[in-house]
Amino acid sequence: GTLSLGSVYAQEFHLQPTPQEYQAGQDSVMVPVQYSLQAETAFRETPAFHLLNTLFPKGEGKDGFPVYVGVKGDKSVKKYVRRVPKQAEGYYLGIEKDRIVIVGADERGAYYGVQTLAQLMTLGKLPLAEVTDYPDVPYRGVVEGFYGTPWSHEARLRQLEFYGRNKMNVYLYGPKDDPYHSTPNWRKPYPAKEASQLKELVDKANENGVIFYWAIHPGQDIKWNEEDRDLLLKKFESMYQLGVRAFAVFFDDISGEGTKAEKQAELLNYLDDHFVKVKGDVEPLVMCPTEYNKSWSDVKGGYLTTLGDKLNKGIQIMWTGNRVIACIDKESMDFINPLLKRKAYIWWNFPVSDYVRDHLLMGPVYGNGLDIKDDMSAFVSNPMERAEASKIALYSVADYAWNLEKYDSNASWKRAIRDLMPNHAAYLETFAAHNSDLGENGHGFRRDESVALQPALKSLLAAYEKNGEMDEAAYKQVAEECDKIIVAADRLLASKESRELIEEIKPWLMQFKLIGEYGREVLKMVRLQKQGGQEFVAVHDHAQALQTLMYEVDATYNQNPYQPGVKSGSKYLLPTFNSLFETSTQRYNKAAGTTLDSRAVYMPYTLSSNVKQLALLPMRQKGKGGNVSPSNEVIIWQAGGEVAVAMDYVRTLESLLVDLGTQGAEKNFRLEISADGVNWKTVDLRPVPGRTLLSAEVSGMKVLKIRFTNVSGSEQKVYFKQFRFVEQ
Ligand SMILES: CCCCCN1[C@H](CC(=O)NC)[C@H](O)[C@H](O)[C@H]1CO
Repeated sequence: GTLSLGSVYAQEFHLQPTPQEYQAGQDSVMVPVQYSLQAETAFRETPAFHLLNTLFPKGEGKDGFPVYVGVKGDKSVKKYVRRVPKQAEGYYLGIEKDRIVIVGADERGAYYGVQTLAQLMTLGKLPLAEVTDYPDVPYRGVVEGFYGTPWSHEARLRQLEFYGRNKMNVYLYGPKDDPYHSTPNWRKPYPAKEASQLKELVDKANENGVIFYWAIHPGQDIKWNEEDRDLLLKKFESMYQLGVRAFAVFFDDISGEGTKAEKQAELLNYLDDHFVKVKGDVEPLVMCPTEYNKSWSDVKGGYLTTLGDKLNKGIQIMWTGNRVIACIDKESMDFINPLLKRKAYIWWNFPVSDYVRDHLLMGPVYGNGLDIKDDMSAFVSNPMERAEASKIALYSVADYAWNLEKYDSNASWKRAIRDLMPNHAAYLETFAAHNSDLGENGHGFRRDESVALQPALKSLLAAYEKNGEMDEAAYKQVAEECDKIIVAADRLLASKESRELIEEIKPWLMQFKLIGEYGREVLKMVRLQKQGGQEFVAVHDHAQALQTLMYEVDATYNQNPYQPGVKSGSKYLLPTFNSLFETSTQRYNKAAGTTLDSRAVYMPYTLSSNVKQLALLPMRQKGKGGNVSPSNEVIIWQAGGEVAVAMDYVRTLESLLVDLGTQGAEKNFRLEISADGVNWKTVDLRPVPGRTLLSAEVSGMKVLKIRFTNVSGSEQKVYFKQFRFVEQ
């Protein structure tokens, strides 16, 4: 019989990604326990069949509920062929009283139809429904292309299942720090263990309808000769033997010979003609150009137009947008597509966080144009090195790339969280809401954070700072949020669900709980300061103890040479609590004549620079010293350009290290120290043998300001790998 679906399903239920067309009546049928397959025999070899076969408790049987499934042209589904969309990977799914029908425009379309059926079956009843669906963007998925610890084998296997469920059809393997993907070992075949793991990934990808691209990153040391060309071909052949049927060549983040467009095009065309076309069962090549974003491109220099003109038409060319880290809009596409003479293959550098490693990017995916579905051949996301945590963003990337016009970033974000931790969704949402911004960074890319609480935080702070007023409504909302934060952190840390995710984000959960507790104490301080009670002191001291614990988490976990530590709630939540802490303590001291320490978070060093790419780099304090957060891009350092660090008051130095990633930098740059900001003393820079590191003899020197200048008289192209000093 037919049962009507309760309204609760109608509201909550949402297919992922959002389908092009979905009509469901109020009627439904019970979920069949067994199905009978009406399909061509060949269908049984496909991923769609293997997935279908897992959906019914009693599997397949001749008396089971009829399921007609196949692709356009199959006899078994001939009757429905007119319903099937013409777009690649499209499908028609019909649920009728006495049958289920799934017809794919192609094999992957049929697979996606089964994925959608799988989602409907979670309703507990099958709505009498029709889904006519297809993807807006042909290639959708993930490029594992970040710096840092590559994903583990297990994490990758889980990712591939996730991509299948979310109708992502591409995974590009290109972890920057895999030595067999990049210099020095790109010429060598993988050792046995890695090879067998890659084979397993390829098989897993095929099961989930995902094209597994293996990417190579040869540009830093490739020689433009037959030997290297043949070595590259041999490497591709060895990957082909492992089952790889899709290949990419990345020329990003390199310098020197390998950056030549003509040579890159020649190599790619050779691979296309002598490998891809010869094999016949390999996907079109994908390449990442050296000029992969507009801010780095020199159109007149002809790099991009050379690729556009010379690269065989079928070869895809990647693009990150107007900058290394940028949202993609119509204007960006209108710039690049004419130059490439094809639709750019978008490599979106989000939620990658390898340049803000102390932050988690758990917020909504927003800012990309909803009007560019016909302008790009692909939309793939470069994720965080934390695989499970990346799934919030990846879920929405899948949603966006499948159906741009219907994409709703906030609704998608909430569904992503529910999908990731169904039994802890509210807690994960509280956490994710306050862990989304990147903090200051060299790319200047920011995200919103604490969106729902921002108005209360702002008005609470404004009222109190301006004239000691108490905005009671805001106070109450912030106090309640602190309680929610503490509970959320505890529930997530103790969660049995999604243990791999919890292990990835544990330090941030610990930090998050401390922030909730700190906020709770600071709110008490504000209340007590206004009442003038003596208890203020005890609460102040507890808040300071929490500051110390927060510093310890930040100084203990996730220590890496780039952005060490654990930042949480860094855009509004913690800064607001710190301002309230400082102001309430200062006011209390004034009224009570006490000298309680009113410093919340301490940053004694200030960076300044007239070198464009350095000016935004954040200063970091680590223990008894500081460093300028390194940048991994090539710095164009103009003659006379300088970078300076000012202290809050005169301090004594122990050591100072500079690393510009090039030999002989000490000849072109000068280091000076000043104890008063007026008189300067040049300090010797000594190269550390065999490295590009320079050490300065500063032990015991009084310093108010440090200055580092390009005195070579000409522009220098260097890296800014380290600028670190330690105090005595
Ligand atoms: C050297 C200047 C920073 C480059 C940063 N890009 C890299 C290259 C890239 O974007 N290729 C398209 C890595 O992929 C990394 O993950 C991502 C963001 O940090």
